[in-house]
Amino acid sequence: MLPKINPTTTQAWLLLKKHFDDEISRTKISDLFKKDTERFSKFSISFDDILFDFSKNLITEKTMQLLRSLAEDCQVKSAIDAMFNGESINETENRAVLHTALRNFSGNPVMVDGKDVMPDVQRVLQQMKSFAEKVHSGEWKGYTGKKIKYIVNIGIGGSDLGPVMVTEALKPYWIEGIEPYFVSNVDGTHIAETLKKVNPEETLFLIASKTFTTQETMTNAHTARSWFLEAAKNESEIAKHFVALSTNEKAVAQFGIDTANMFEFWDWVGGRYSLWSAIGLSIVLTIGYDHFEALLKGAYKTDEHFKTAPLDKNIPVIMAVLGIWYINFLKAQTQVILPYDQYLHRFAAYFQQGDMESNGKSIDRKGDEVSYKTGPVIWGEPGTNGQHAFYQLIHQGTILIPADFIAPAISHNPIGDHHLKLMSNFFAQTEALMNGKDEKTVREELKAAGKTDEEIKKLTPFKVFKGNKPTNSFLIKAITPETLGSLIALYEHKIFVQGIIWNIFSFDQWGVELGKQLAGQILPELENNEEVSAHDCSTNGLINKFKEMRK
Ligand SMILES: O=P(O)(O)OC[C@H]1O[C@@H](O)[C@@H](O)[C@@H](O)[C@@H]1O
Repeated sequence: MLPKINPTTTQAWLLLKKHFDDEISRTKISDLFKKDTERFSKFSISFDDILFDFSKNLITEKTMQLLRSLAEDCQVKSAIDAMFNGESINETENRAVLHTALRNFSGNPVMVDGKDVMPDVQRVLQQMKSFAEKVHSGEWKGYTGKKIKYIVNIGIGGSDLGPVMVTEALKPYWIEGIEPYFVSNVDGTHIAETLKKVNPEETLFLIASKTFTTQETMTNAHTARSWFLEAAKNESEIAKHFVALSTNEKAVAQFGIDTANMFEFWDWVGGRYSLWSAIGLSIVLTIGYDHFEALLKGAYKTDEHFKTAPLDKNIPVIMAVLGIWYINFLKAQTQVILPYDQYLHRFAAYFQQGDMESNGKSIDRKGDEVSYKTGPVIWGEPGTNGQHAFYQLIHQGTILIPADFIAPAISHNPIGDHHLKLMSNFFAQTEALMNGKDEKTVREELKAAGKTDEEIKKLTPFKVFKGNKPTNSFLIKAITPETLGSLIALYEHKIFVQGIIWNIFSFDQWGVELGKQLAGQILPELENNEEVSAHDCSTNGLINKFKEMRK
């Protein structure tokens, strides 16, 4: 059981409020650097090949002490133990939360309801490994005897975003002769455009769905099946081209996939935490099992760090409490993730689900409405593209946007001075966001540029940057399977800690159900020509106009 503590009733919360009002509201990050030349070493942590620098935050040592007290008051440590020990911490679904068991290399058992889950985890990993080897060697053949070239993962949400993000991030590790594709949207365009790029003889479809009931995935899977059978003619050939990644054996069999071709996972793996499970088969097929294992090992290292590091040296805990500091005490409503690595272009999109589906909640663990802000809006794009798009608002807008900057020291594509140029932007942005540019400097620059006094007066306000914008920097030696695994797990655990402190359940997602339910009711109304009148007049009006437009 998780603690059920309203964070606003803790001593630390009250002290943090007072600390913000009395001290921090008048503090500038740049002044803190001037006062303390040791600030970087105090507020940065090296963890294997990852350097986490959180010194450019609006924090003092006192802030960090109080934030640590908040984590203590909210019993974060015992919550971490409860998760790793397989307690049913996903109370509204009565399930354990054990994505950490999927990457547990300790050799120790992980018990769920009195049973060690590790033998099952290892069995499925072994199954993924030998299957991938057969596909890569050509031992696994399509119905005309050809080797598999195209992998099409059909899944949505957690059964799509992780594999997409990871395969993109690890493109330099792709196995030659394999091309992965991902179909998620029920919009027919997604599957239609994908099927144009592949052929039935050389394509393996992975039907990825924890529940195996998700409308989008089942619809796309049936379309893929029909497309395949048009060419292969014989249903007995399906076994060579369709496999299932699921927890629902019965539904897999009903779909017509031999359960021998099913890669199992379990209800204690949350969809948005499932890339480490059988849902990662598209990753294994794309980069090979050894690289997938390195990804798991990277995550395991983070798990060990998270379990054992004291709270004030614990990176996910620090990431979490900094987020809480901005959201609950400085009124931030969003968090931007900015990878300076083109291969990480889906990283922010991945954590939109990871974070927002986990912590976008307003009912606390007692079942009462919360009186404070919870999960922020997560977004982001790779640098430097974002700089030429939305950084304007981060620098000079009216809302506070804490930013995570992520970059590799070594590029997989060391062409000319591209990487140094990229990195000069990475370093420049966090500096600029912190320091800003004051009026005096702006005036001097304008004067040096030969502007008249009149022009200087007119232009100055627009060119001032207030600065004092908080950032974290993650400098990573290189984006490898292992460092990526570690990085993803850092963010996963950050989300967990925030959920604990906010006293919400981070591992259910009831908020996705209503739309599904209503769409289920509306679908039959779209299938006939009758005028619709059962809804509000906007929904009726839209549906009726839709029908009219299609006549
Ligand atoms: O993997 P399946 O069961 O198809 O679910 C796919 C996705 O469905 C959504 O409604 C959410 O609940 C996600 O958390 C989940 O990842």
